[in-house]
Amino acid sequence: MALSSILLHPAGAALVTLALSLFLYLASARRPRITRSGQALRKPPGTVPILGNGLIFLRPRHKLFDWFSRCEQHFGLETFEISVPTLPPGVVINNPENLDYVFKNEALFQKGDLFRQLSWDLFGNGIINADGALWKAQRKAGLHFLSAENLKVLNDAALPAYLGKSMRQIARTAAPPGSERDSNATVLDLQHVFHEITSQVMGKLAYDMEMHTGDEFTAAFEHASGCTTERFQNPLWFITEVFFGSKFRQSLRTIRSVGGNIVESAREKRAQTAKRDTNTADDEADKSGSAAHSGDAELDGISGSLIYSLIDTLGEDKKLVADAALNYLSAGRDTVAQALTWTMYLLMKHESATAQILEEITQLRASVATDNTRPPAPTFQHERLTQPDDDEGTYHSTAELFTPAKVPYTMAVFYESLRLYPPVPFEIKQCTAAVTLPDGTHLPQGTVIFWSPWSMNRSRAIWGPDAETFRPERWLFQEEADDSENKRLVLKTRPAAEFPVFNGGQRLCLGKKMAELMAAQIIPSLVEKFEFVPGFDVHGEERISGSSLTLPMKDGLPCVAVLRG
Ligand code: HEM
Repeated sequence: MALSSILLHPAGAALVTLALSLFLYLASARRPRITRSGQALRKPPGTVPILGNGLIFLRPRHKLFDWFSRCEQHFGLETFEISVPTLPPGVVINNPENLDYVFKNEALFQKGDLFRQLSWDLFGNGIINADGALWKAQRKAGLHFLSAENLKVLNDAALPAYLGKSMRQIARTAAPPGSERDSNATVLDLQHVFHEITSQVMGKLAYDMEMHTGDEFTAAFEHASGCTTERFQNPLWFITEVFFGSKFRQSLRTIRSVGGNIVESAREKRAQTAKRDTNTADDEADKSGSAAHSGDAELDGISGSLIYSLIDTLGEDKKLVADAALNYLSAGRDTVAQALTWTMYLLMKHESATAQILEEITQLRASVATDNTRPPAPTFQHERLTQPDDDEGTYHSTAELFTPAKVPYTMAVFYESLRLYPPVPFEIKQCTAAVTLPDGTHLPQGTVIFWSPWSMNRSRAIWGPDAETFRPERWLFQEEADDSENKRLVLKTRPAAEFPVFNGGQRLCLGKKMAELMAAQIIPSLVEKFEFVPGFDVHGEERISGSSLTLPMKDGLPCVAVLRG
């Protein structure tokens, strides 16, 4: 009988899994053990002999997160051991002291062979997968791409342009005030809207190319990301993919081909620019085409800066440059779109928070209007929103107005959403040498360390008894202003090891600032202009995440946009 027919039969598949697990179990019996005070670590309730926690890992992803949370409730901050057939021995850490130690000892805790092996087909040698010199080089190129000057152009030109475009599209189908229950009202998917904005921003700034959420490449990338995640959950992935992985393989081919094209096209544009520059040495800013107005010129001036920087740093290896470039899509485009989606979801569930954002905007606009030293910021106009794409000026005012420091309440909402729905919900590192954690847990070389921002962010031991409640105020405090008459709201920061949403240590997320700028501009702009009426039962079951390395909302975020009166 062919192996495929054995695996397709449930009893056959179970038998093969059992045989493989038994083999691995016996092979692992002689390995050095994970201990604390000379004793084996506790294991989660429901751990079974040989298969360990393997069956739990086969559950849908959102159920796996819940399981991590339940384990955290059971063990508190105690480090515990988990085992999954085919994976090296592993521990789960929830204690911020341990995580701080991991963040501060990059050389001891690396991505490692396990992570690299499972995500190799998607990430190759890109920054998410790389350790050592290759990682350092890509980080340097990324720092250049995310420089203060580039972020200013992102804030002042790119975001107003792409957000403006999306807002006009929403406005065209938005219902007039009071008509949201009309059965003809157009239902839109806000996740799609955010993904479109971040695709365009990243496409232009990072790669100097048009990128849209509905294109073939994006669909391929999403599929491949889902399949890569499943590898982390399914110990038999290398067998099942032989039979069921044809779409995955096709997606990877599409991704590689687009990656190659990005590099090729960047090289060609550079060559053309160099030629043009020698002919007309006077126009340094006009690198990739004509610019109609100053915002466009600024944008054109930095577009493609990631890919150019990667080519400069990594040299001629086209595959390596393409891998490095595409890692930024998962890191930068998807995370931000998802974070904004969960934020709007929580705002739909908590109307009082939406009202407070509106109040913050009103006060901000009033303070600008009474400040005689500066011209009043123009307000949005409905007529402009519903006109065709003439984005000149309409949104530029918000770029200056809606910055993280000026909208602390909005940022608190964003941070509270990141806490409850971290876009990277699950992390893995592997020990390069035997090591003892601050809580005394001894880990042999090769041990896998798991931590789940999802469960740590919901830990009562870290966040108090209301850890599972949406409460943006936990992020705010009143700071005395210079004249001591006024107090202003300021956002609290938390140590990375307590709030590991952006990772920490030397591998702290490079795009944190970019994400914050985007949130500070996008959330108030949308909330000020539209009311979003949920196209789902807000009091019903919680929305869940789809299968991915990050945290997309399954089936998107359906809603009806209503113009505010
Ligand atoms: C809300 C949005 C974001 C969140 C929650 C987030 C979170 C994270 C996390 C958890 C990591 C560590 C992942 C790992 O262990 O491999 C990471 C790494 C990284 N992020 Fe972000 N990120 C966000 C936005 C961005 C943006 C906008 C960019 C850039 C365009 C970006 C670029 C990167 C890069 C390059 C790394 C790898 C850093 C390194 O390994 O040295 N991220 N991010």
